[in-house]
Amino acid sequence: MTCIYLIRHGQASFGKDDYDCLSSLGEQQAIHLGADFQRRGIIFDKVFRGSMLRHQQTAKGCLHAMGADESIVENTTVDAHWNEYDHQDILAQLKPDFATPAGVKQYLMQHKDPNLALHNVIEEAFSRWMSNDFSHQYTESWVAYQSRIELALKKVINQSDNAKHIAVFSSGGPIAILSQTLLNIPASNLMKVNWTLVNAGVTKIIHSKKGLVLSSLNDHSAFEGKHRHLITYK
Ligand SMILES: O=C(O)[C@@H](CO)OP(=O)(O)O
Repeated sequence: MTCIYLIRHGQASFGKDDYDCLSSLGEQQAIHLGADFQRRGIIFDKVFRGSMLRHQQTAKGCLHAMGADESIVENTTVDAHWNEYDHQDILAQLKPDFATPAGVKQYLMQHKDPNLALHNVIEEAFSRWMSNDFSHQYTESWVAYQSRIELALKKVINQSDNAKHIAVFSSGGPIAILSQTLLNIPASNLMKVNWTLVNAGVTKIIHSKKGLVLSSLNDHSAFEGKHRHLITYK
């Protein structure tokens, strides 16, 4: 039996020109999660991560804080199959002005409630992407993205080498899509899963002879109580 811990990256740089870099709160989340793993006696015998900077930074902070074995850290498998979709492209296909974070910001500022406006824009942009009606317009279609994430998990399983505890540092989309598939939730509800995922939250999949089971989703107990200030979604 293998436990695969899917770990969402710490808070990145939402609203900045380059989203793909942890904020200082994101760095704290990664360290706090690692310390919590250590407190609970969790030891990873294999590590995978996406190739995005936010995945790398989260893995580094977390593994260091949990005192992970150097050889495990050095042998981390970097696999771009675990990367997030290109949210900027998905937004830009809805409205060309959304091709840059500044364009999105300008649009949101025209609304009384920018958070609600952002929620609505994301819902609309993602349902367009997931409808597959315009798949040729995107740098990666919804169908291609789904297959990539399924393949990412298959590769982890194939390369597990009898590991008991595997960490995978990735993003909200891959975690949501695998949870949605394993729970048989209709794809149309993917965003409902995605919206709830906290930064540095942990989702656990168990792989055994019986197949794959989702054991826990979006565990963020490390951030509850007096650490509540570390909970973020974006
Ligand atoms: O890029 C995004 O829009 C988010 C949403 O899930 O992904 P990430 O988890 O990488 O922040």
